[in-house]
Amino acid sequence: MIGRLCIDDLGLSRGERVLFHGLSVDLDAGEALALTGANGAGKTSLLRAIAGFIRPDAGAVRFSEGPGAEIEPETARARHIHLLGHLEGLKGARTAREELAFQTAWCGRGGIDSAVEALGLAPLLDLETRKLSAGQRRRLSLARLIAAPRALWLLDEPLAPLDARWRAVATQLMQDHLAGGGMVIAAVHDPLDLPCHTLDVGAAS
Ligand SMILES: Nc1ncnc2c1ncn2[C@@H]1O[C@H](COP(=O)(O)OP(=O)(O)OP(=O)(O)O)[C@@H](O)[C@H]1O
Repeated sequence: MIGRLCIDDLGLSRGERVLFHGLSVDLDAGEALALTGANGAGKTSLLRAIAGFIRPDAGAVRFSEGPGAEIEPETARARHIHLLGHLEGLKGARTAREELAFQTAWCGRGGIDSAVEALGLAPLLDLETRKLSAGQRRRLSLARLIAAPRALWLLDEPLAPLDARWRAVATQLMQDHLAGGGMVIAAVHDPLDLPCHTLDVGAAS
């Protein structure tokens, strides 16, 4: 399990544009980090770089279980990270039930029932995901975090399409995850209602 994440002197470009350079931050088990910055600052790109989908120009992202116990980045990314992007990657023709079963099988064994209950998905399970509203889709995506536990949650605007009730539920799920020694990094435009560090991605440009 990842117990510490170190982002060390990271530089990232997209196309011709340098998004940021010299970005360093550490995160320990039980801690959350909110990524802030204007549209286009590079928050999504940073999440994708941590997840290993974008190669940085400079610097490194390192994962460890604790002091002196580094985890290979490939192992960390394959087994210990969830990336929840705002496009969500749901197959429109699958039902919510099929999608949840597919995603949890792909991530390893998990507890689908508790996820269905936590995100109020029971009435939606037999609907194709293309028929779900934006908020319902987001709840289905968040369910994967509960159904297949992983230490580091990388969340891109996780609360954006949710109403007040489900924002509170999702915030509580993040707090529970942190209390259990997990870590959360979330790109946000509105402050998270939980104790967290903040990194202004635009300030490193
Ligand atoms: N595949 C790509 N090729 C070239 N440029 C890209 C690519 N993906 C993103 N960009 C550019 O990188 C910059 C940062 O985008 P990113 O999505 O990381 O920003 P963001 O901070 O998450 O923005 P927002 O708040 O609007 O979601 C933008 O200018 C965007 O156009």
